[in-house]
Amino acid sequence: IDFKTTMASVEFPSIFLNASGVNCMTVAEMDEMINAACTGGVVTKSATPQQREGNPQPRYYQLEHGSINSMGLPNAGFPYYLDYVTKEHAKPTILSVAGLQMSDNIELLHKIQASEYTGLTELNLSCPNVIGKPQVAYDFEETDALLAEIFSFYTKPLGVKLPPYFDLVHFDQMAAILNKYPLTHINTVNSVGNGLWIDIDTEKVVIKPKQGFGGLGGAMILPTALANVRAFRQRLNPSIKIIGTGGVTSGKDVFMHLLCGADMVSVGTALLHEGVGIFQRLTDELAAIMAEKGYTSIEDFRGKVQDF
Ligand SMILES: CC(C)(C)CCc1c(C(=O)O)[nH]c(=O)[nH]c1=O
Repeated sequence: IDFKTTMASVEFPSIFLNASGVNCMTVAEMDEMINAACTGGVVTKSATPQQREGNPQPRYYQLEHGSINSMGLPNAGFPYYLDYVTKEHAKPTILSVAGLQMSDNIELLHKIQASEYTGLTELNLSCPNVIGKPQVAYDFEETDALLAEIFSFYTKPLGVKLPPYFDLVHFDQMAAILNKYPLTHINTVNSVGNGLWIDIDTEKVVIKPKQGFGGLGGAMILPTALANVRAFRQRLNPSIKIIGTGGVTSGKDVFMHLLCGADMVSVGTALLHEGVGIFQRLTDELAAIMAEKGYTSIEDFRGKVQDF
């Protein structure tokens, strides 16, 4: 079964990637992703201009059906990741960036534009906005203005990482904005924002930052992830590819993301729990499903989920 795919004329040897933030903080982790079986390449942790320690721990907690995190953008800093992706690797890289303020986003993309890097970049639109306003991706005017400024100078392959949306009108509004720009892809979904979990023995929340509020990942967000992949596939120009992220733990989940129209699939929570061996398992499980159904290529069913 041929799982390679092409995005922005970059050939990925497999459809599988890590979700930014997982298994991608250090050179060792990124090399491990690239060297693992059945991976398409690696997505870096979202890079900020300077190195960051991130939030106090515990900042990640495993739940029965997923995870909750408020990491606080710990990362080695933009130069570290730009240096890594600019080097030669056996598989493609996606450089993820996240400004802590709007000017950071512009500055980071100017630096990438001026650099030797020719691969894909992904702008994390869950980045913070001005105080008192929601994350950029939930501020449609701000998103439009930011993308307009970026594409006034940026000519390299660029995609955006999106949080989940929950209102069909928001899908319409966001897709209308994204369709205005020559994006290579969207990556949907980021964690489901501001969940909360409690340890009833101690009667305390389970993570220290933000009074226990954190982004949800893992199996419990799969229905939200599938809806976002399908909604954007239905609305976006075909030229904008989709990396489906969220809730993938098995070949069945991968199959559902692909039925909704995903071009590639990334794994976060389950990768953290299982390690990079998960990609061989997902490949084998997807291949078994395809064989059982008589599919010989992902093109036989990609985006072909049927209405009831
Ligand atoms: C949530 C932000 C800290 C603004 C961005 C980084 C990020 C984090 C994080 O570093 O806390 N966790 C996620 O699940 N998704 C993200 O995009």
